[in-house]
Amino acid sequence: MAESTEVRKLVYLVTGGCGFLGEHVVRMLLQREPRLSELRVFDLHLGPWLEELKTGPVQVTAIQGDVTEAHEVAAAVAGAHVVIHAAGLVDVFGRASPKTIHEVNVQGTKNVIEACVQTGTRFLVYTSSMEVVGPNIKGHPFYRGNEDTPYEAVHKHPYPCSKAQAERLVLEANGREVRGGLPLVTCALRPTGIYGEGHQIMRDFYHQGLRLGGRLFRAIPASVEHGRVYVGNVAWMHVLVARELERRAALVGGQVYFCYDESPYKSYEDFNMEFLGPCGLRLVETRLLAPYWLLMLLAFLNALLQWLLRPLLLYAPLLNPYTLAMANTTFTVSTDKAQRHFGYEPLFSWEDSRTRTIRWVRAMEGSAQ
Ligand SMILES: NC(=O)c1ccc[n+]([C@@H]2O[C@H](COP(=O)([O-])OP(=O)(O)OC[C@H]3O[C@@H](n4cnc5c(N)ncnc54)[C@H](O)[C@@H]3O)[C@@H](O)[C@H]2O)c1
Ligand SMILES: CC(C)CCC[C@@H](C)[C@H]1CC[C@H]2[C@@H]3[C@H](O)C=C4C[C@@H](O)CC[C@]4(C)[C@H]3CC[C@]12C
Repeated sequence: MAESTEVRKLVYLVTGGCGFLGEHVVRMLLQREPRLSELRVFDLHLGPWLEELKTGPVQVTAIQGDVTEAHEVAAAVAGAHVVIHAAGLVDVFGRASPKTIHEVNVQGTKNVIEACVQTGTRFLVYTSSMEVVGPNIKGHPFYRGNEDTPYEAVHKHPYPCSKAQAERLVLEANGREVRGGLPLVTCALRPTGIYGEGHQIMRDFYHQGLRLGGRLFRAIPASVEHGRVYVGNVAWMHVLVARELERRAALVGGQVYFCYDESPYKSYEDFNMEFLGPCGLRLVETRLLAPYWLLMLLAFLNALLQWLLRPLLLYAPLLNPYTLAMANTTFTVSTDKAQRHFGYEPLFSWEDSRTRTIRWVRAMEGSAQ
């Protein structure tokens, strides 16, 4: 818990605070931000776990609200010193319409920026995504690149398009005058694929493996590297950069940072097996059974079925042409920008991150062990 010697005077707002990443940010702030007096957790759907946080020294205020509603956002932001904007519609499976994705991710972010300007909140951290950069639609590899690596960022899919637009809005807002006359200081963090306790897609793969008799079938060549980062370290980066936005405004304001830690470079599936393997699943090599052209065909078939069935039901499997392209394109980062700019070091080693994630998978109902 936070040291009690520091004066508690800061009010933080976390949008999307009940999501996978948001919950970790909320818990991390309570543990590691000693100057916190009030923590506002804003989300469309509030989690029951918030109740247990209300007994500590920090006032935890749960706000059920929608980022697309400007007045709700303004009311939540008023009086906050720092906003961590992690709310977003994370959808690469075609569950939501492009319009809804745009409304939540772009209009929602505009609302957050305008609320900061109108109410006088000076510090804004935006949870962006690696997808603002890539993989691009041409499938170009991004091999251990950093924030300055040239890459042709071309987006078509609604989700990366929305994240790219929202990130640009946040960065352009850096320096805008907020109520009271002081400048707004903003930055954006770009996680790669986040994993850890609460990761829904890991849960889906685990249950799929159980249904298939403890097996998962390799679909992607092991040579394709996919960047992953532990949720606790992503949360820690948010807490640290939020703290440093005031002290190092000139350096950090208007900047983007990839989120990174010591997680190894591996293919998406091999990486998942780091956790699912010790929980009783095995990855079966199927290069002969499932060549890439077949996967592509299945992915397009899924997309066609989704379109045909849309009037009747929502068909949104994990495999579609976009997710296949993502999984099949090398995208990994290698950078120390966050360390140089605001002293970030991962809080959790790879061993810790792995152990914590395995413990969480094991605790899931119906463990294969
Ligand atoms: N999961 C990843 O691998 C990953 C990687 C890079 C970036 N991100 C970004 O991190 C952020 C959090 O992602 P996550 O994985 O925790 O997703 P998540 O879906 O678990 O969390 C998002 C939260 O936002 C809330 N939300 C959605 N629409 C809202 C609205 N209209 N108003 C208020 N709240 C709303 C949801 O209820 C949810 O609690 C997102 O902005 C996402 O783009 C995620
Ligand atoms: C070919 C199939 C068998 C495997 C499909 C895997 C697929 C569902 C995975 C692969 C890569 C994953 C994305 C990646 O980790 C990064 C992000 C960025 C983030 O902003 C949102 C989540 C997302 C898109 C992951 C979603 C699941 C993906 C596509």
